This record gives sequence, C-alpha cells and structure tokens, in this order.
Amino acid sequence: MTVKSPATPASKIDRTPVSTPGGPKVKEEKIVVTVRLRPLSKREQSLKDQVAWECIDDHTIVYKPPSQERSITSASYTFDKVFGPVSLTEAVYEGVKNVALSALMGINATIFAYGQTSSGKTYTMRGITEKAVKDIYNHIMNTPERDFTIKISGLEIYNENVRDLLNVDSGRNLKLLDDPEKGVVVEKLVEETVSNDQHLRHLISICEAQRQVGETALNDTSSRSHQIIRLTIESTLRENSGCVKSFVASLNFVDLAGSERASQTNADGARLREGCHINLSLMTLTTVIRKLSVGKRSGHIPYRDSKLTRILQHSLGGNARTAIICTLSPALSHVEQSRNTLSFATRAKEVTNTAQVNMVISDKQLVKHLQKEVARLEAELRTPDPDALSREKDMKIRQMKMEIEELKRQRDLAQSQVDELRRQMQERPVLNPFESPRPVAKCLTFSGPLSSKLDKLDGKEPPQVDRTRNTMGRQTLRQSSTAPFTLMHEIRKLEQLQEQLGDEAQRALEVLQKEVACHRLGNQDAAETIAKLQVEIREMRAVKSVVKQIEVGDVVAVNKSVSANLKEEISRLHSQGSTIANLEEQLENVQKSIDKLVLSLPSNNEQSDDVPTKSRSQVKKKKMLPLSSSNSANRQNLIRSPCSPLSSTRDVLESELENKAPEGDDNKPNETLPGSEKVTPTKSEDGGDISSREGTPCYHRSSSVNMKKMQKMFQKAAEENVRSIRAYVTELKERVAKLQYQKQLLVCQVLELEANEAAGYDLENDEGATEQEPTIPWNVTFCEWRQQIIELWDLCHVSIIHRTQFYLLFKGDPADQIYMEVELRRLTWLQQHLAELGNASPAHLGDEPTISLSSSIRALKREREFLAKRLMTRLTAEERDVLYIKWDVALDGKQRKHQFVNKLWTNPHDVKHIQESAEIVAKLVGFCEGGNVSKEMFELNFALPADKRPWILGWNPISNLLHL
Ligand SMILES: Nc1ncnc2c1ncn2[C@@H]1O[C@H](COP(=O)(O)OP(=O)(O)OP(=O)(O)O)[C@@H](O)[C@H]1O
Repeated sequence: MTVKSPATPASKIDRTPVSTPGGPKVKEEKIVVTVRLRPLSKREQSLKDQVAWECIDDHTIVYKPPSQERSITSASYTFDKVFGPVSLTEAVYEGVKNVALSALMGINATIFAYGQTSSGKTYTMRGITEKAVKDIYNHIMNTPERDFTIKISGLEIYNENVRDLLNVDSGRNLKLLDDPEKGVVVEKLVEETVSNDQHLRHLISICEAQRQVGETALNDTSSRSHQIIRLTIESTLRENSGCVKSFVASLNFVDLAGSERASQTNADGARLREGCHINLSLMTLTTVIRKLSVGKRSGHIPYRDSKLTRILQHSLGGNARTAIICTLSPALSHVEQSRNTLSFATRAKEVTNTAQVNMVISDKQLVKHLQKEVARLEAELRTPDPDALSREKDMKIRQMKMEIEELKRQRDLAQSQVDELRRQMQERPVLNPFESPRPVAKCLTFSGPLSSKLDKLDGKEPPQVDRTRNTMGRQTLRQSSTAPFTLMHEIRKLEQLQEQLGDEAQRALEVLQKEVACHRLGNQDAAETIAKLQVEIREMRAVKSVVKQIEVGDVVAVNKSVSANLKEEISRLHSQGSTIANLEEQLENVQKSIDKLVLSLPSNNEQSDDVPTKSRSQVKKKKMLPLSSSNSANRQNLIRSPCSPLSSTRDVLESELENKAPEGDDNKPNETLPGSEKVTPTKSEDGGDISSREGTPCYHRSSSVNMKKMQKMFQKAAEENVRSIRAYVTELKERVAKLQYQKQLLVCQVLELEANEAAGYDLENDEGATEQEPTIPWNVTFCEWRQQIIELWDLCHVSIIHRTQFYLLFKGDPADQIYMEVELRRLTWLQQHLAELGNASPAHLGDEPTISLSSSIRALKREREFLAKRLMTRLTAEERDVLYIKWDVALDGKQRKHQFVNKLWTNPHDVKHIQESAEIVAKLVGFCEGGNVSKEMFELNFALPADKRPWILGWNPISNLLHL
C-alpha cells in the first residue's frame, strides 16, 4: 500500500544539519563518466546503417568509419569505463554502483543518462535503478544495527514545467523554491515513505508510467521529458543506542530526454516544441558542465537557466557524487550526435564535485527520543521493575565474581612468585662475608632479567648481552616489557640484598669493634675512635631497622595486591632513598674513623723520632699489650672466617700460632690455656713488670726477644686488619652504589612499562619477539651503546666534563654494563623530554632545577668558558700552540682559547676526535684516566620519577664538584 504524506514534502522535513566532528569531511572527486554503445537497432539495421564506433578496451571508444567514409577524421575517446554493444546492464551498473550506494552512508549521489534520442538512456537507467534498489535493500538487510528510512519522490521536467510523477493532481507546473539550507526544493512535491523494495519498485513504476512519452521517427517510445526519481535515504543507529544523529542523503536517478534533431525525428507540432525545450535545457546542462570543467571559479555558472540544472545543482559540481552514463548509437548516420555526446562526456570528466557526509538531527526524532526516555524514567520511579532490579543485581554479582576471580589469579601469581623467590633463596644461601669462601662482591647475584646482568658484573659468565640491548628504543621497550609484578619482585630482591649488605656492614663493624677494643686499654685516641664508632654502629643499626620496617610493610602490600601502582612503589623507594643515603653516610664515617685509627696505630707513632724515651717505652707497652689481647679475643672469629675482610690476617695468625705466641683471655687473666706452660710474670723491655705496671693481670709473660717478635707480629696483624676493614668498607660502599643503580634501572623500566602501557604496546608479543633474539657479545654491545651515548650527549648538549669523565671511566668492562645502560636510558629520556619540550619554557616545580635545551646550551657554554680559562693555567704556551695547530686554530687569531675549546666534543661520529677531546678536557679539569675519579661519582640520585627531572640531572658529574 502506498503511504502518501503530502503534508511532509521533501522540502519540509524537519532537520538540522550537523557537522561531523572536526567539521564536515569534504571529499573532492571528479564526476564518473562512462559510455555505453548499444547495438544497432532493428530500425538502423533495416536502413542498412553501418557501425561507426568500436570499444577497443574497457576505457576507450574509437570512431572507425567504414572505408568509404575515411575522409572523416578518426578519433578516440577515453573514459572511466566504456561498454560495447554486447555489454549487459549489470556491467554498466558495476561502473556506477559505488556512487549509487554512497547514499547509504550519507553522501548525496546522482546517476544520470545522457545521449541522443533512442541511444538507450531509458533502457539503461531502468536497469541501473532496478539493480541499485536491489543492492540498497541487500545493504539494509545486512545492516541490522541501523534503522533505515527510504522515501521516494518523482518528477519530470516537461517543456520546462515540473510535474510530480507520484501526484499528477498537484499541478502541471510545480514551483522551485530556494531553501537556504537545502538549496532548490520543489514545492508540494510528494515524498512517499517506502515500506520495502517491492513497494519502491512499484512507486518507481508509477513514476515511469506517468512520464511523458511520445513516438518519434527514431523512437516509438521516446521520452519527451527529463525524469528525476529521488530516493531519500536516512539511517540511524537503532533506538537503544540513544544516538539521535542520522545519515541522510538523496540518490537521484535521472533519465534525460534525448537530444534530437528535428530533421531526424521528423518532429513537428507538439513533438517539435518538446524537442526545442529538451534541446534548450540540455544546452544549459552542457554549458554548466563546460563551465564547471574549466574550474568552478571560472565565473558564473548558469544553473538557473534551466529547471533541470537548477534542480540538479548539487549534483553538478556540488555536494554529491555523480556518475554520468553517456549512451551512444553506433550508427554511422548518428555520428555527429554521438560526437556531441562524447564531447559532452569529455567535458563532464573534468568536473569536480565536493561530496560530504550529511548528518542530521531530526527534531522530531530528538523529541521522540527524549519523550521516550522521560516516560521510561517516570515509569521506573513509579514502579521499580523487579525484573530490572534483579537483572541489575545479577549483573553486579557477575561483575564481582569476575573481580574475585581476577584477584584470586593475582594472589596465586604473587604466591608462586614468592615461592619461587623462597626456593631461590634456599638454593642460594645468604652469604656471610665472614664465612663465604668467595669474595664478598659475589654476593650481588640476582635472578630474573637482572640476574644475568649482575652475574656479568662479577665477570664470571662470558660477557654476553641480550641482543635487545643492542640499541635503545624499540629494544629497550621490549626489555622493559617486564610485567609489573616481575619488576616489583626485582625491587624486593634488591631490598633483600640491601638488607643483607647492611648485615654485612654490621658484622664488619662488630669485628672492627672487637678489633679496636684492644686499643682502648692502651691508646687514648683509639679509645675515642672506638667510642665514635660505637655511636656510628648504633646509628647504622637504627638505619637498618628503618629499612627493615619499610620492607616488612611492603611485603604485606605485595601479597595484598600485586597490581599495586608502580608509581607508589617508586615513591616508596624514593622514601627509602634517604635511608640508603644514611647508610652510605655511616659507611663513610666508618671509613674516616678507620683512617683515623690507622693513624693512631703504634707503627705511626713509632715513626716519630722525637718521642721521649719514656713515652716511647710507654707507647711500646701500650701497643704491645692490647695487641695480644686483641688477637686472642678475635682469633676464633678470624680462624672461623677465612674469607672475611680480615682474612689477610689469617696467615699472620697462623704464623703466630706456629711461633707459639702467648695466648690469653681478658676474662680469664690468670688462667693458662690448656696445654700451655704456666708462665711467670716477666720483665718488660725496660725491665719493669708488665702486669704490675699496667695494673692488668691478664698479660702473658715472655722473653723480651719473644715479646719484640710478638709485638711486631701483632702490630703487623693489626695494620692489616684495619687495612682490610677499610677495603671492605669501600667495597660495601661500592655495592650500595651498585644497588642504587639497579634500583634506578628498575625505575627506568617501570617508567617505560607505564609509557608502553599508555601507548598500548602488545607487551606479550614483544616479549615473545625478544626471546627469539640471539645474544651478542658484550664488547659489540658496548661499542654500540657508547656510540649512542656519545651521539645523545651531543644532541642533549650534555656537559663535556661529564662526557669526558664517563668516556674515560667506562671502557668496556662487563661490570660497567649497568652504568652504560643507566646513562643510555637517562639520555634517551632526556632527548625525548627536550624534544617534547621544544622551545617551551619548562615549568618550575618548587626549588628543583629545570632542564630545557636552552638551559643545557647555556650551561655548556659556561663550561667551555671555564675550560678556556683552564687552558691558560693548565697548559704551557708551547702545549697550547701545539694544540692550536693540531685543531686548526690560527695562532694569531683572536680568542684562540675559546675557538679551541669550542671545537672539543663537537663531532660525535669521529672516534679520534672524541678520544682526543676527552684527553684534553681531562687534562684541563685535572683528572686522569681512571685516576682520581671513581665510578661511584656516577651514582644516581634516587628521585621520585613522577617528576623525572631530578633523574635526568641524576649524575653527580665532576662539573658539579667544580661548582660550574
Ligand atoms: N544496450 C541496448 N541493448 C539492446 N537494446 C537497446 C539497448 N539500448 C537501447 N536499446 C533499445 O533501443 C531503443 C531505444 O532505447 P531507449 O528508449 O532507452 O532510448 P532513449 O535514449 O531513452 O530514447 P529517448 O531519448 O527518445 O527516450 C529501445 O527499443 C531499447 O530497447
């Protein structure tokens, strides 16, 4: 049943155009032009007309006159597609299908047929319309998520009058109106809503039936009007989506009347009049096309000169995709008309349209939607739907179940990680520096991604690195794709090792305490030192307990939630930073105390020749007595701990035993050890009774020869002990520094992991890819990393003193890997940071320094000025001249020193240049290769990564020390 809605003609649809986000997407596109050459008609055949045209390929049609017509110039025409006499309408439709179906996506489309009378326009357009209708409905069937509404209107322009083909009663001449939004609209034109494809076909057939047709000499059923069938296709996402925007577009099927010659059509009377109107409007169309083909800005386009061009204005160089099918008769008798058609087609090829997706909000639709929504809410308020409530409850329960499952999974994962950790810890007993046969440095072993690296630090394994470390960037991302838990796991392990390190330090101090205890009895300075050390030891214990408290809390936290925010984790590490710094400070103090203690040792005192005899004898007594006591007190420990930092004293002690050195116990002064002879008090060197003079009954008697020997022996042992302790403390410091690096590395990984997550990297895939990468030797990686570092230094305008220091210190030792990696990561981050920042001023946060390209360049300039000054003080005039000559600085040039210094570290790709620059800067600054600069100076500040800036300032370069 036909649903007519005369009250809502196309021109009256209530709609508001809506721009697509970011403005309408306008697509410029040329009109699609195809040509269809029909077979000779029966009439033409009967007149023995000849075929004058041939489609030589899919795009080219050629005029091929019969032999007697050779005088006429042959010509060829090329189009988007040409179809020969045997081509089916299906094929022709395929050539314009895309244009037609654009209307389903909100893009206006027009397909029209142009050609002389009887060339096959109606024949072709019928087929095209039929196939388009079929495809439209197929699309609707396959797009259930959208609601489609199709409306149809039909009109003809007959003798320059517009008629409604669906409502012939509306009048013979409908008015054209200019709508500011929609352009030209036809007043009172009926637009019928289509219920289905059959309905649409039916309505189309009504239009065709209503069209003016007349018989001419060329065509029994010649269309005497231009026919426009317009489908308006609107589609909206289905109601429950809540979307009120719709695609809306019109699809025009235009079957033009054929151009004709009165002489050929034998028209007279009405036919002649029709022909005149037809030709007139087609001429306007041709003019419009011609003008458009040379560019839209070529002046006035006479759209208004005919109703046809007015109505089709959007389709001609406007907001529509347009396809023109030019139909041709192959007959030689129509060659001139065919040439005209091809000429029109050639012009049309050059016309550019600007189609865009049309979206509307229908006010009615919007109001309807809102009304529905209000009604639903009201209904809900009045009577809450028990089903809806229970559905909601079910959904929540399902959600909670899923969350519980996820939490369980995370808990199990955490548990398995903890178990694994435990297992590893059991397999690898905690190393006691006093019991382990291995050097203490070997305590730094890790499992997981860091383990190999740290093992390599020990220099045990062949120095090979993962290829993914070959370069930063993508490889780094892969490497950093460690799961958050693994990272936290690593952090925990580091903390455990840190605690272990604290224990070692503590034990070392205990030994030290015992060691120096002997001095208390005989040396005032030593006694003070001991007191100080004891305070330090207490403080260090306090530090350790703080660390422990934090760690215990965190282990619980880890078990509670594996997916805890990694940033919080880093904040926590940051808070520990000061604790670690305290520990280091304590170690520093201990070392100072030890230095002081060494100075106070008898050997140092002995060197003073001007010590009065009595004092010297007292000193001797003082040094002798406590030493014997000390060694006896510590002997068991030392013998038990062959690899302790005091292990070097072992030989001494053994030799002492071999020499049957006197033994005793402070607590059992009068007892002799089992098996030893009971000795009587003896005179000391100066003839006095030691026990009586010192008032301490615990000293062993010996001959003066033995005593001397013993004194020397114990003195030597004491010196060695203190030296060992000092070395050990230094080592501990280094290890603390390394731990700091490892933590920093983890922080980097966390940052990268977060960045990766934000960027949506498929970490698992990346990990998979990483596993397949073969490993490459460390020396190769080192060279690559160093080159990258040098280039990044240059890009980021890093201090050249820092570069020099770093370059000279890290030369490829596998143990340097961590320093190299941290530097590379730091610089990579810095480069990105500077690139992101551009010329913008960096924000200030509190008192912390800011980094920008300009500030870095300024700092580097200041540094070069400093070095230029040093050039004058550190080098002789001759040395300077040699350098000037070598570095191409004119000896008589102005500002030679600045010129020279400005050349240092400027070519990151020249190895020789880099090496020489480093050597010169080292000389100017006053440090030699690996000399007075320790790798520890590259210790990183452990800073909160949320800000990140302290990290990029992280190194403590010597330039800081120089207060540049
Ligand atoms: N490709 C074709 N194959 C076979 N027959 C065709 C083809 N094209 C057209 N014809 C036939 O040629 C005749 C004229 O076709 P048609 O009426 O479509 O021409 P027209 O261009 O619409 O003419 P007019 O402008 O006078 O209306 C018809 O009988 C039609 O069946």
